[in-house]
Amino acid sequence: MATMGIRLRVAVFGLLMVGIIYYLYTGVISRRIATLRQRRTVDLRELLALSVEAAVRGGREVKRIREDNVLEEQSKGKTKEGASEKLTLGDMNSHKKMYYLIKNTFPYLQVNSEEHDNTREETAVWDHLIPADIQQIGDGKEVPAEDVTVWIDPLDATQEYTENLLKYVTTMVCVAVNGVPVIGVIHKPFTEYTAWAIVGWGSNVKARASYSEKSPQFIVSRSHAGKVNGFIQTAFGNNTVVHAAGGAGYKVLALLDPTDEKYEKADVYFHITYIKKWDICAGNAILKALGGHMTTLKGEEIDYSGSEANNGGVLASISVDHQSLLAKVRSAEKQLAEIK
Ligand SMILES: Nc1ncnc2c1ncn2[C@@H]1O[C@H](COP(=O)(O)O)[C@@H](OP(=O)(O)O)[C@H]1O
Ligand SMILES: [Mg+2]
Ligand SMILES: [Mg+2]
Ligand SMILES: [Mg+2]
Repeated sequence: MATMGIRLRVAVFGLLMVGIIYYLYTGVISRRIATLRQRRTVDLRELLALSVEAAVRGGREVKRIREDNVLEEQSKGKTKEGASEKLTLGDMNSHKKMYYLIKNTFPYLQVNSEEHDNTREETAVWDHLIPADIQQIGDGKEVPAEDVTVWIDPLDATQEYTENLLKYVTTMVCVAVNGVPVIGVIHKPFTEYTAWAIVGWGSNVKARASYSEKSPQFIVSRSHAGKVNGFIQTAFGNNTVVHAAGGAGYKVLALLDPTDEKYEKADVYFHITYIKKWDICAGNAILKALGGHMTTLKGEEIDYSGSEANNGGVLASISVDHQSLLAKVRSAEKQLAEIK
């Protein structure tokens, strides 16, 4: 009798435990499902403020490393054209500050940086303060986090950085929603100037008062030019003025009216070799916000989701007829193909 009583108590206790475990387990699972179902959103105005902060903090590292002269220059390999792809401590330190500031604030966002490092920078924390000029654009707007891709260039114009041509150096952040560039930030660490824009909402940089539609001046790469000069002469005439400058961010600023220093006053940014999306996304967003255009040389819009590659070249303009520029590029391509 006594053993029966003990067995019964053990059985009842066992059943009770199974019940408790089942209850807890289903609770946890259902909460997990509920969290997954709940679509996370991010506020674009907050993302703009965070992007500016990231670009500024990265820029401080870029400046400090240059001033302390501790570049620790290395090569990441070669571009398709055989130029050395340089990497310095400025690129890496800036990457850590920028990438982890964004990742620590919004861990679930897709952030694609040119550089990579696995040591998480825990101290990179954002205070969520929105600067007054960004507050002025009005209320925020939520978008689903899964639609967002952030592109970071922790140091654009690394080649020029190593040559001490510091006016070309920028840090950049771009936010694309469903592949469309929406927020662009280009920061100049050595003049402490920041240009930002958010498409359909506002910007702190303007277009110039005038552009030369008749005989546009071009700005092109000084270190990854390829055969760009010959191409421009075929397409736009032998007397076309072509400025060579470093940095994709810098070349977009040279189409606009930035207030920090003198620029080349170019009308068109033209690039024919391979380039990556972190180089061009911020400039694309800023131009788009100001009514300009950035396309491939075939006139396609660039999709800022998926892979980092842009193989189609870059044609960027503002207040100049972009379609007529494209028509001249097409005709030059035909002529050059016939010569070959
Ligand atoms: N052919 C190419 N292959 C790879 N990257 C290129 C490239 N042409 C330009 N870029 C990158 O685009 C940016 C602007 O180049 P440029 O000054 O020649 O116009 C630079 O970015 P980083 O300095 O961030 O690497 C450069 O490395
Ligand atoms: Mg690089
Ligand atoms: Mg770059
Ligand atoms: Mg870079």
